[in-house]
Amino acid sequence: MDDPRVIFGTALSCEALSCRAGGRTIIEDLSLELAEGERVALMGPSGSGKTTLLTTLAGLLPPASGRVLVRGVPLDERPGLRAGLALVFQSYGLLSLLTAAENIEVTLRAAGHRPKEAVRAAAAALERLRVARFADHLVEELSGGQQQRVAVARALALRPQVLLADEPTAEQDPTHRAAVLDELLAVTGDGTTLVIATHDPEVAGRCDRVIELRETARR
Ligand SMILES: Nc1ncnc2c1ncn2[C@@H]1O[C@H](COP(=O)(O)OP(=O)(O)OP(=O)(O)O)[C@@H](O)[C@H]1O
Repeated sequence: MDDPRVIFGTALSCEALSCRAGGRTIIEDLSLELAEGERVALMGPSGSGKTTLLTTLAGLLPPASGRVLVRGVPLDERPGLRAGLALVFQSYGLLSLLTAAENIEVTLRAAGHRPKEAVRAAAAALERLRVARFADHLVEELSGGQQQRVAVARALALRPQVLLADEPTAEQDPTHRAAVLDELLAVTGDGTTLVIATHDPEVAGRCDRVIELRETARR
């Protein structure tokens, strides 16, 4: 008989991670294991280091000490592993003079997608995030909430193994907040690991686990 258990391996982990910014230690000696398909809420007061941690886990900010591992392989030894990680930036990180669709298409092209496939995937992602009607609008013409949904759509279109999202519902009205959250949570069904930094207890309530960062005495 088949074993009915589903075994989830570790998708992303960090060991004895410390992060510094502005000459101060923000994260100190943090070890974590995030399983495939797991939904994790990252909480903590403003300034506790959520953005710093997500940026480090995404491989965009080198740790002061310790290391980040993708499926057990240190990221600093194989930087190509970053391709499996996507980050939704708190400030969106969109190119304001490109259209919503172009923002996603250029990201997908840079990740190696063929042009037609990039166009198709960008349109599908914008549809899922309810911003399809703004596909041909310049990002600078969109509201903050619309821009945030384009940023989420871009990350989803990459179909990453690990999706790190920094307060991805902060600018959304209740209807769109639910839609964004549903789309983010849905990716875990395919084994994608989801980490959401949030101040919203309802968002955290839909995750499997909450990791709480505390402000510690800083050097
Ligand atoms: N580039 C930087 N230079 C100086 N200080 C920084 C820098 N980046 C972050 N910090 C500081 O690090 C601390 C953690 O910031 P971070 O943005 O990671 O917190 P956060 O938990 O995401 O906050 P919020 O909930 O307000 O988004 C803050 O005190 C912040 O001022």
